[in-house]
Amino acid sequence: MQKEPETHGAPLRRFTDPAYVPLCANLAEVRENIDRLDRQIVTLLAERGRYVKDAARFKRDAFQVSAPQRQQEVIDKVKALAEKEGAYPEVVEAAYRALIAGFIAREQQDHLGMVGVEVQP
Ligand SMILES: O=C(O)C(=O)C[C@]1(C(=O)O)C=C[C@@H](O)C=C1
Repeated sequence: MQKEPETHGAPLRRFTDPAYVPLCANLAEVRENIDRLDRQIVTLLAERGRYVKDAARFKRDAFQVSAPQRQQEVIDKVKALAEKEGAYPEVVEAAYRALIAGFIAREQQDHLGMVGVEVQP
């Protein structure tokens, strides 16, 4: 029968790279750190979402909400950051493609519910 891993047991495998420095004594400690980071990530995503919402005020139509050139700039920027920070670039790229798709869908909804501002003569 398949079983979820023990959370408080000793390691069952080791990396062959002699330079690898372990971070945690057990899986529970690993998960506490992942949970701590997830709380920070979701807080930051909430803040990011508030700025994306504000962006809708400056856009004329659905194409401008989508802003494909800016999307590409964001992807290129986070891939470069991932390399610099030692993150997995393919994970960061996939995460951002999913995030931006979700943010655009929300921004399109917000944009539909807005009214145009009178332009001063
Ligand atoms: O920069 C913008 O214009 C935004 O609305 C933000 C954002 C993003 O999530 O980064 C969202 C939608 C656009 O496709 C481009 C970028």
